[in-house]
Amino acid sequence: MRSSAHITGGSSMRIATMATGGIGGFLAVKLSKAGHEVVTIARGAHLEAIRTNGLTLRSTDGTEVVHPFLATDRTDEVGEVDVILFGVKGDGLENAARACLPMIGPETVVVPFLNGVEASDRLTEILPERNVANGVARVSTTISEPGVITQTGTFNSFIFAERDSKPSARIDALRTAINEAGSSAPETQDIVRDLWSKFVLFSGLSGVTAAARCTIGDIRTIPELEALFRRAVAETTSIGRALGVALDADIEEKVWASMETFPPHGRASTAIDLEHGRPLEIDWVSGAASRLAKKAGIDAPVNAALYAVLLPHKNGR
Ligand SMILES: NC(=O)C1=CN([C@@H]2O[C@H](COP(=O)(O)OP(=O)(O)OC[C@H]3O[C@@H](n4cnc5c(N)ncnc54)[C@H](OP(=O)(O)O)[C@@H]3O)[C@@H](O)[C@H]2O)C=CC1
Ligand SMILES: CC(C)(CO)C(=O)C(=O)O
Repeated sequence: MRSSAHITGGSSMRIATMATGGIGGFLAVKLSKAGHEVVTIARGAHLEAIRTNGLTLRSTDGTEVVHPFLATDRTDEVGEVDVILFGVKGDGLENAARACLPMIGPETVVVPFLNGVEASDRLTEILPERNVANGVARVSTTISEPGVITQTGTFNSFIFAERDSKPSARIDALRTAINEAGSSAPETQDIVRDLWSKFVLFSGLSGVTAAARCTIGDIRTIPELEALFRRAVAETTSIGRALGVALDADIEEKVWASMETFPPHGRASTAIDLEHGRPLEIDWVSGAASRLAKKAGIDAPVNAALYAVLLPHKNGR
């Protein structure tokens, strides 16, 4: 096992997925297939299934199975890696970040893909700032059974950059790896704007589909739900602007237009988690919008109300 890491663009990289759920599992399959040395961090029945049967990705393109270089819950046996693809649910960030420490060398880059706008800052509370990047995922994937990741829809793009959005060799190398693996990692000039652009959409989508137990189709066709969604989106846009984020002038129209690109039966992961009695990421979405509104000195009553009605279900059943 290699113990030091050097990124050379276009060559094989040593990549860990912390952890190997919808996001990490999808990328682990793609990057393993492309010849990278992928270490999948997982636990419980999911880890056992990956060890026994490999990691499976089911999508509209068919089924792909890979046997990762190493599948483990022991990050202290991994050694240093070039990249950590960081995808856990919001409440698990701190524990998972601490578990990353033994895999981090001077040049390792940790790329978070959590929903919300605070993951990168939270990581810097635990990991050295020079090792932390920032990122946003546009994909729809889930662990459908232990060892199996299922992708719904065909869109998949992963936008990431250094925290200050400046170009770097390690980010370029990862972008090349993901693009060559058949996924998509477009360049960005402003990762904070990208994060907030998704957050503006997601605050409406997550809050409304979960609180109203409804689908995207319902938001598109029931005027009262459309109005609620648009008010959440408008509030989050104002919060971002008040905090200095350079959101596009027509972001609200773009967000509404993007609702057409989702299948009508679609819902945010928050609504699906609610239905299954799983913990909700609301502290990092509607809750974050309300919290950041206070910081920005503006009112966000719709996000606050969406957060409040979901709070009793926050810890799942
Ligand atoms: N999946 C998607 O399509 C998208 C997801 N996102 C965001 O990305 C983030 C990750 O989502 P997703 O990948 O779907 O989440 P998942 O719940 O599918 O995967 C997270 C995995 O991490 C495991 N895990 C958490 N902490 C640890 C740990 N310390 N050690 C080992 N394993 C650990 C969990 O295990 P266990 O179940 O045992 O807790 C679970 O298997 C979320 O913020 C989500 O909102 C954003 C865009 C799209
Ligand atoms: C809306 C979607 C699928 C977009 O990537 C998402 O992020 C989620 O539901 O968690």
